[in-house]
Amino acid sequence: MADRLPEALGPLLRQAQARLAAVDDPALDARLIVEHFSGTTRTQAIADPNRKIDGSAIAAIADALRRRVGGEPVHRILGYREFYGLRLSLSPETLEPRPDTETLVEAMLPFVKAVAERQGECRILDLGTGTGAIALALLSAVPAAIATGIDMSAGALATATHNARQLGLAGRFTALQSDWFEKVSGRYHVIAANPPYIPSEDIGNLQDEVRNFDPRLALDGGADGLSPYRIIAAEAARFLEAESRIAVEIGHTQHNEVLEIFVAAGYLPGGAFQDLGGNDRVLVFKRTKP
Ligand SMILES: C[S@@+](CC[C@H](N)C(=O)[O-])C[C@H]1O[C@@H](n2cnc3c(N)ncnc32)[C@H](O)[C@@H]1O
Repeated sequence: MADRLPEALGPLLRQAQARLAAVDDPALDARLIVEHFSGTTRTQAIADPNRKIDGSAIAAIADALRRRVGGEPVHRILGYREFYGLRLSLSPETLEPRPDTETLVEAMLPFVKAVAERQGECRILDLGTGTGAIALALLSAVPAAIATGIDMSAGALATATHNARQLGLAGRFTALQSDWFEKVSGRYHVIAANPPYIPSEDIGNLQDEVRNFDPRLALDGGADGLSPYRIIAAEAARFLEAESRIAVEIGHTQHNEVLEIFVAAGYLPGGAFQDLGGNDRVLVFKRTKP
C-alpha cells in the first residue's frame, strides 16, 4: 500500500480524502469511514485535530479506503445506512435503502396515523422488506402501528429482524418468508412495497455500485420491470381492510404503466408523489368498495 496514514485525526481525514479523490464525494466518504472506524465525531475532528488514533483503527481505515477505491459503496463498507433517521444494518442479501424510498414513508404516514388514532392500531404489510426500512420507519413514527415484513430472502429477513431488535421495534414487527402473498394471511390497512422494478435486460447497464453490490433479487422486475406490480395488483384485494391503501415505489418512467395496472385491477388512484429530485416515485391506490 502507499504511504502510511497519519495518526492525528485532522491529517488522517485529509489523507483519507486524498486517497478517495476518484470517488464521487471524497470528503463525505472519508469522513464517514474515519469517524466509523476511529469512533470519533465531526466535532472532535474540528476541536481536537491532533487527537491520536490507535493503530488498529488506522489499519481498519486503510482497509476501508482500499475497498472504497475498489468500487464498494461506502455504506456497504460501514455495514449500515441511515434511513428516515434510523440506523439500519445491511447484509449482502439486502438492498441498501435509498433516500428516495423515504418518499413512500412520508406519503403513507398521515394515513397510518389517522387509522391508528381512529381504530387503536394500524396493520401494515411491507412486501419485499429488505432491511425492514419501510416497515420500521412507519413503526418508529406511529407507536400504535404493527407490521409484517415479507421477503423471499431468508438473509434479508434475518437482517430486518436484527434491525427491528436494535431499534426496540421487535415487539411490533413480524418477519415472514414468502413469495409475495403466498404465505400471507390476515387483513391490513396498508400494503406497502418497493418491489424490484428494473427490466431484466437493463440490469447490466446499472452503475457498478448498484449492479455489483445490491442483490439481483432486489433489482430484477422481470422482462419489462413491471411483473411485481402485476402480482401485487392481482392479489392484494383479499388482504386489505375496508379502509386501506396500497403504496408502491416506482421507477421514474413507470408512472403510467403502473397506474394502468392498478386501475385495470379495480383500484382508484389515491395520490402520486415525487422524490426530492422531482422524479415520479410513489403511487398510492384505494379499494373501490369495502
Ligand atoms: C427493491 S428491494 C426493497 C427493499 C426495501 N423494502 C427497501 O425499500 O429498501 C425489493 C425486495 O423485494 C424482495 N423480493 C424480490 N422478489 C420477491 C418475491 N417474489 N417475494 C417476496 N420478496 C421479494 C427482495 O429480496 C428485496 O428485499
